[in-house]
Amino acid sequence: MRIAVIENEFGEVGVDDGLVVQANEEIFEMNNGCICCTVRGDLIRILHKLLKRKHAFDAILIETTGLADPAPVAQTFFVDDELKERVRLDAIVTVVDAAHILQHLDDTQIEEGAENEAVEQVAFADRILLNKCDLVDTEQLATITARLKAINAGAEVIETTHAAVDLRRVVGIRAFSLDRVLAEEPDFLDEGAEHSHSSSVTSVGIEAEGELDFKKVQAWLGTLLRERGTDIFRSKGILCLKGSDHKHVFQGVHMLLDFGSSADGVGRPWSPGERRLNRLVFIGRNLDREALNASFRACLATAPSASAE
Ligand SMILES: Nc1nc2c(ncn2[C@@H]2O[C@H](COP(=O)(O)OP(=O)(O)OP(=O)(O)O)[C@@H](O)[C@H]2O)c(=O)[nH]1
Repeated sequence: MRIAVIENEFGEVGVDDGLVVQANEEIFEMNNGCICCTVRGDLIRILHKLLKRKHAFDAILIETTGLADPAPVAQTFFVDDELKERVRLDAIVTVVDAAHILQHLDDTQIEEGAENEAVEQVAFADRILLNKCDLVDTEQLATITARLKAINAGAEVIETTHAAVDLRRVVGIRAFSLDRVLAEEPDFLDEGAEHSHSSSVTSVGIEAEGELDFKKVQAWLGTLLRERGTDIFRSKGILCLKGSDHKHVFQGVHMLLDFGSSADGVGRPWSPGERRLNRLVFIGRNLDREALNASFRACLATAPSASAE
C-alpha cells in the first residue's frame, strides 16, 4: 500500500521525522499547534497538496497528537467541499496504551470545562488497538477492556503488542459512520463548536548542539521520570553522545524509559555534514522549563559534574 502519513506532534520540537528509517512513506509534519485547534488550515492545505499528486495514495494516515480531540479533525472531511468529494473518512483508529490508560481515563486533575481527551479518543474510535498488552496481566486486560466497552461498545478492540496488526483490519475498513456520530453528537458538523484542552498540559522542547555524556543522561532521565513520571506523560529525544557517530534516541512514557540508537536499528545514523543537534521534548503537566534546560545542560560532556557544581 502507498500510505501518506500526516504527523502532528504536540511538542515545540519535532523528533519523529529524525527517526524515520525508510523513506518509502512521505511524512508531513505539523508542529506548533494542536491539529484540532489552530492547525486545521495546514491540514487542509497538506491534504489538497496530496490530492494534486500524480500517483495516487491508497490511504492517508493522520496521526494526531495524543492530546487531540478527534472530532474537529474528523469534521475537516465534511466541511471542505473538495475533500468531501475526493476522500472518504475511513475510520478513526485509537491506539490505547494498556499500561497507562486507566490513569488517564480516571484523571482527576482536568480543569472544570476542559475535556478528557483520552475519553474522547476512546469514545470516538471506530476501532481500538489495545496496545502494550505485554505490560499488563490478563486480569488487568479484562478490566481495561470492560472500561473501553463501557465508553464505546461499538468499536472492535484488537489486542496488540508494538501495534503489530494486519493492515487490513485498520485501513480500508469503511468503519466511520457520519449518521452514527450525528446521532450521538448532533453538533458534530458545527464548525464553531468549542472545545477546550487542559491548559496545564504543555510541552517543553530543547534544541541544542553539544555532545552529551551518556552516563549523565541516563542518570538525569532515570531520576526525572522516576520522580516526575506521573506528570510527564511523554518524553522523547534524539541525542548526540560524545565519541559516537550514531544517533541516540530515548523514548519515555510516564516512568518507562527506553534508550536505543541507530547502531541497533533505531532511526538512521547522522549523515555526513548533517548538523548534530540534540532535540528533546517533554509533554506533561506543570513542567519547569528552566529546570529541564539546566539539567539538560548539566549532561553535556563538557559540563562540570553535578558534584563539582
Ligand atoms: N513494552 C511495549 N512497549 C511498547 C509497545 N508499543 C510501543 N512501545 C514503546 O513505547 C514507546 C513509545 O512508542 P511510540 O510508538 O513512539 O509512541 P506514540 O504513542 O506513537 O508516541 P508519539 O511519539 O507521542 O506519537 C517506545 O519506547 C516504544 O518502544 C508495546 O506493545 N509494548
